[in-house]
Amino acid sequence: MITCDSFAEKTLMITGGTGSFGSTVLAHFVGSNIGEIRVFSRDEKKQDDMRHHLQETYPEFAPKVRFFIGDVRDVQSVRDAMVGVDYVFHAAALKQVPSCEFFPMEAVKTNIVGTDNVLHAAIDAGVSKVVCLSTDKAAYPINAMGKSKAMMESIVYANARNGAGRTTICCTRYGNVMCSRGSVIPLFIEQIKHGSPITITDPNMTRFLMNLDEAVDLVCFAFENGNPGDLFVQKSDASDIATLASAVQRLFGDTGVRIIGTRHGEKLYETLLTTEERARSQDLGDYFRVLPDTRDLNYDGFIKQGVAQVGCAEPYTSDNTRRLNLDETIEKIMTTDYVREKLVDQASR
Ligand SMILES: O=c1ccn([C@@H]2O[C@H](COP(=O)(O)OP(=O)(O)O[C@H]3O[C@H](CO)[C@@H](O)[C@H](O)[C@H]3O)[C@@H](O)[C@H]2O)c(=O)[nH]1
Repeated sequence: MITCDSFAEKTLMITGGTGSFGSTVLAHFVGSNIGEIRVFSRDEKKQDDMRHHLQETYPEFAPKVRFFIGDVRDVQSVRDAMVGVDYVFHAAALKQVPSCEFFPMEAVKTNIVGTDNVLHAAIDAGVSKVVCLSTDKAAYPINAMGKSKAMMESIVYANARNGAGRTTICCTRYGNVMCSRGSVIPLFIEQIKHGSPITITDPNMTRFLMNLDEAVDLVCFAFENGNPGDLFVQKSDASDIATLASAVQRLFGDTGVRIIGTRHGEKLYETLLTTEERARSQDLGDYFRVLPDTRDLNYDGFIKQGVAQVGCAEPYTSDNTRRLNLDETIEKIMTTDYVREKLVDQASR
């Protein structure tokens, strides 16, 4: 449960609120003294499911949650939902790498234009804080999803300047959220359940591994500590795919492995902080804060004074962070409700 007093009697809007992140945020706020949570999303079926789940599971909390059908692409629907909102967690995004690769304009519309819509609406409605969710794929992007998220981050920083003084806008960037919809661990478990070999792209590929609670903690940390234009990253461990696959097999059974090769737009490793960002970051223990570039468009003074050294730091990547071994990877994936529930299901079959 979130105990942060800043939420007392306030209204929080979550864009893309029916996804895994939104559901976890709701669970964190159950029993808190938040005033209202607005779940803003496109899919009425997912909203209906979430509404029923809330009514069954948390009947006392359910009346605090209101559902708004809309689309971040449609600025009027965002504006209508934003009236009276104090804080926004902007999670709505197209985030699957292959689908964005095949339909890049859809990523432009949701991730880039949609973010601009949300931020303008928030500034105009006098929202006091907005935390935007980005991904490691936005750092040195090579695929359409990452490129659209990199542009999203630029839009965040531009709007952070515009909103400064009234609306604090900051950003978080995180790695792979284990067991999020469409991701590899649920896929491996499903393949094992059907007796099929699990499909591995490249055994040496590495990914930062986070669970949903860590993702929510990062956003809450940014909420508590963010100044306009800050970027927050959580220090995370990584696994290579061979170890991740062995961990899932150790828990669910070994049906063999099939190597399928790298998919469209995939990287061997991901970057949470580029060289340039790390050079202007603060180490806050469990987190890094990357400070915004506060210069304006008049570079004269800067050029006369000389340029700060930016190329000397190492980037922070899934290749150079702490690498989990097999037992640690098993322990890590066991922190997810999804894996624990699937193990119970398997045991009862
Ligand atoms: O059949 C498969 C599918 C994936 N992988 C590998 O598993 C890792 C993770 O894959 P996946 O769970 O699909 O995640 P990514 O492609 O890294 O990116 C996902 O994770 C990001 C961070 O959570 C999200 O932003 C993106 O939605 C989502 O595509 C990658 O190295 C893949 O190459 C396999 O080995 N076999």
